[in-house]
Amino acid sequence: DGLGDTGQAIIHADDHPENWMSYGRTYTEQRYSPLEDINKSNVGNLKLAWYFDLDTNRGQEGTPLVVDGVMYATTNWSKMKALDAATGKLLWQYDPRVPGNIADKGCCDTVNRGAGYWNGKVFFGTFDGRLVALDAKTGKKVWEKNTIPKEASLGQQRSYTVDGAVRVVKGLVLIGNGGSEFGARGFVSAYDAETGALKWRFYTVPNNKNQPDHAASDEALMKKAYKTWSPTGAWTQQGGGGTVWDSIAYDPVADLVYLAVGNGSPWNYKYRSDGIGDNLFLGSIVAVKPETGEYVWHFQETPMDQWDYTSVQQIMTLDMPINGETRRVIVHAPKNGFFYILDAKTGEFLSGKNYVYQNWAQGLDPVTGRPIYNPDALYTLNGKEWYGIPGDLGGHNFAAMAYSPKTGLVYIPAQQVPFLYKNQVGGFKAHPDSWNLGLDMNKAGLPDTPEARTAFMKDLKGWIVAWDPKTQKAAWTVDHKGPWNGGILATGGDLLFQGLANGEFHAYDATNGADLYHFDAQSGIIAPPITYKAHGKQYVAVEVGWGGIYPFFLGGLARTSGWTVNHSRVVAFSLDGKAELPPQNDKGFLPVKPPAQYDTKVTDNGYFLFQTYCAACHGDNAEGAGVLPDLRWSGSIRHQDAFYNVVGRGALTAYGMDRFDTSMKPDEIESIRQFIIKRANDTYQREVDARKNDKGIPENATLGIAP
Ligand SMILES: O=C(O)c1cc(C(=O)O)c2c(n1)C(=O)C(=O)c1cc(C(=O)O)[nH]c1-2
Ligand SMILES: [Ca+2]
Repeated sequence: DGLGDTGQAIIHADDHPENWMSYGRTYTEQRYSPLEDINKSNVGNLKLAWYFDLDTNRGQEGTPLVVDGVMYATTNWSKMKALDAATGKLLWQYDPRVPGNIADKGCCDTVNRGAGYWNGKVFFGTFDGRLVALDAKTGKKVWEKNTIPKEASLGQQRSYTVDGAVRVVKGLVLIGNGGSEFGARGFVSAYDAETGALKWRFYTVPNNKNQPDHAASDEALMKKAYKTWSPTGAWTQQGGGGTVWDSIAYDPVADLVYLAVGNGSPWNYKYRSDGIGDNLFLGSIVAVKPETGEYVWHFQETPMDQWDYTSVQQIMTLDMPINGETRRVIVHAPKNGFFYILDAKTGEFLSGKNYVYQNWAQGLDPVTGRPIYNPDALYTLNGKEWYGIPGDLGGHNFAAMAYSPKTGLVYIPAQQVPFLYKNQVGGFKAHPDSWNLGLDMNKAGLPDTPEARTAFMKDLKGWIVAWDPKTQKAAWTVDHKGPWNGGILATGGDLLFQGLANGEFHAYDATNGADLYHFDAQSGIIAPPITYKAHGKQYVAVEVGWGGIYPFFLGGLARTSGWTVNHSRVVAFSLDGKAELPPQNDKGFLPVKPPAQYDTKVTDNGYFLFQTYCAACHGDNAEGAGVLPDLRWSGSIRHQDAFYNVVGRGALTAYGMDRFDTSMKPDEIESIRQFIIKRANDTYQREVDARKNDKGIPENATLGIAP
């Protein structure tokens, strides 16, 4: 059937449960392992077996693979580490040398979600758009391809980055990309695993002139998709979006590949498409044939997207009884907050129900599954502000969900992070080198008043929902301190494992959510755990490392689960582990008294420019969240020249800080410095007071929240 030895091994993973050979373990992406040596009765004795410190203290989102006792972990900055899965000893490593100045060409930290394995080779994408194939034994490069063709980037106009995990199906390596916040036209490419030859490419949104791209998508785009877009909207310049930056899945039963398609570019539907049409294939699952990329069916979850409601979240397949017969279904929990059940072969909508609180739709049409919009939510059409729940980070983001066939429950790392949507004033205007959403960036952040902060913090939530797809209801939930927790692993030992934003790694009872174990991993965890065996012993492992878009963009507000200082590493647990983490400095970036003077005439413009160019990485309103340096306490804000050398001339490009002299004039960059000095003065005493406790670590309660 063309699946090859590795494909068969991935499908029949239960025959060799010591391995974890594909992103979601099997093609079903259920993240369920039958291993049960570690189980409900003994998990309380779990111990750290080993740890491996990473050389990138930024967000770690990778799912490591384990094949024949070797762990292949990708890390931030697209690096690959091959470790002895029993000891954590480094066997080899590969650094593709991604240039530092492109960190700001992607929206959400220079993360990487994982590798693919096929026939003795490992494959992974790099943030600058390459696909690399390495010999799994030696780490030597076999081939490398640039996955972003010239015509897709239109010179500098569009921005593509790759951080998703690759999947390998029938000897083809599948890879997508990100960039819809900047201007991108999404596509997925399939490369021959042996030779690196491009086999097919599928664009997810139309060609702006409705011309053929000589790609697998031509017919579907020209016949079905183009007519769902206005021919004159801003998408014709900004690409339209639809990036497939996270999930691509294959179902061997339906023999289809599913592409999980993202949000529109620009976000603003009125500007993007003149407020006309559903804009296919945004916010959709598109099914294609694995060998050719030929279109088979699509299901659109969010027509007229204007909320960054990507449907890129993990696509899972399973067998489920429906009206007395067993059906092969896709279950999906995209950002928009609804849990969808679709027929895996035909895409038929079977049912949908919201798995989190949401305020943008009155529900789904029971026959078509189309959302019934709350008219107030259509802010680009009605011109009003909209406080959306879910917001742009979704009811569920990249943190993978899991399914246990023993309990029949889907475990979703759910969250609530509202977002205030408002149209860009005066029509769509693109800023080079920044997010281009068609939104008012003065409103994309939060005013620093106790009332606003308190109200918003109350709305920030994170939890596990154990979702019963048979009843489309939550069976139970486990509340966390805040959003942005890690993905979930389910095991035959009736356990769930999850790392949390507060740096704790937990084991829960898969039947009722009882908390059975936790370990202090010292830094926030956003990655999903895996389990495997080495020399006959079961291990559970996870990448530790705080980052991704939540702390980058929300800054100080992202301290919802408490203070975390990033120390990135891979940690592995066993029942007889004997390792111990070294003590770490938990204090992080300490407040330093800022210069007393600043020019109040330019700080408003400085705020606008900061929110436009800087906030996405350095935090809303110039407050850091423990990943990148907190600019308020930075030495470089003390002198105009020093600041310009970094921001204008690129003194720190090697560390991921691009130069901005092509997008801003020197006096604009100086107004940003004045604004940061103002913010440092406004918040200095508050931050000092927050540390007046035994540990000297900031407490939530004193971070500008009303008493
Ligand atoms: O539209 C896109 O192209 C795109 C790309 C990415 C990405 O590549 O990581 C994210 C998003 N969107 C996004 O909307 C989002 O919430 C998000 C979170 C993260 C992350 O890794 O923390 N990436 C992305
Ligand atoms: Ca997006």
